[in-house]
Amino acid sequence: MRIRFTKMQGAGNDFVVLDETTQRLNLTPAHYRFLADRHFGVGADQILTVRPAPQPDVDFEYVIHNADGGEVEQCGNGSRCFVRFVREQGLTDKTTVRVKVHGGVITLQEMPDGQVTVDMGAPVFDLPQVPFAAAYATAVNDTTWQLVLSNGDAVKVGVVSMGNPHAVQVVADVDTAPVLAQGPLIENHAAFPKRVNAGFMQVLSRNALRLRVFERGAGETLACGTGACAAVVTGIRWGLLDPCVTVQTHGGTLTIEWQGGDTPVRMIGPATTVFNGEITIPDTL
Ligand SMILES: N[C@H](CCC[C@H](N)C(=O)O)C(=O)O
Repeated sequence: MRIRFTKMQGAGNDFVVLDETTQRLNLTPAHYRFLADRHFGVGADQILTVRPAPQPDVDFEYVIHNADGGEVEQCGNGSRCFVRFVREQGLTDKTTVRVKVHGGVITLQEMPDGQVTVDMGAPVFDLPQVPFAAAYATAVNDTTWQLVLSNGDAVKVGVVSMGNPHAVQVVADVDTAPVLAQGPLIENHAAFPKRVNAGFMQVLSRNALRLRVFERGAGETLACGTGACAAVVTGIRWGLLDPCVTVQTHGGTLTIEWQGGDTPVRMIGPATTVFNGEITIPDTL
């Protein structure tokens, strides 16, 4: 099967974007894994698919698959690339688009300076909706849980869904934090029946933090948009951060704003088209 794609990145989190607005490609998890493969395919953290609006109050549907081939509920950096893609491809001339994702509806706006603002919706702390199985953890207080990892480490995390699940901890220095050791152990911890994205944040001030994320289904990425939202929300709940925070990641800087409660989290950041291409997906995957 020969397919066309666009390679994009948002703060270094990289994507293969597919246009299914006129026809479905009917790809399988193996196909998504091939496209994400950095040696045999194109290479990406996630595969983003654009589909026609499934309901009258949105402009498009946005489908996300991780590099491991699994479909997921939300992708923050990908959403900024989504609006850049649909405008560059002439699929809309709107600068603000509403998009149906598995995790809900999000609103994306391309700004005159090229940055993209995303209304990510409100964070969800209701544990069954994350989902989080509290029986496999110990409550430290009403916003903090202790997880014991299979290597014996005990970590204190905030648990939140941005449409997708996140476990966030504070570390003294992200450069020396055990991201690659603890990341997969947290990702696959029994407390998270759908696995989880593991965030490691270093608080620099009440308005700035550094962040590394070991992503569910992708491993450590250069940036994670929903992870940045989860880290800021967690830091605000823990009394460490003010409502507007600059999040520094290895791949770039995001601005996250949250006024608390059921208010939406607002993310501002870059989106870049790297190249357009074609690739043949082997029939024998
Ligand atoms: N790995 C995530 C999906 C991609 C999220 C990330 N790339 C972002 O920018 O939010 C998950 O399994 O929930």
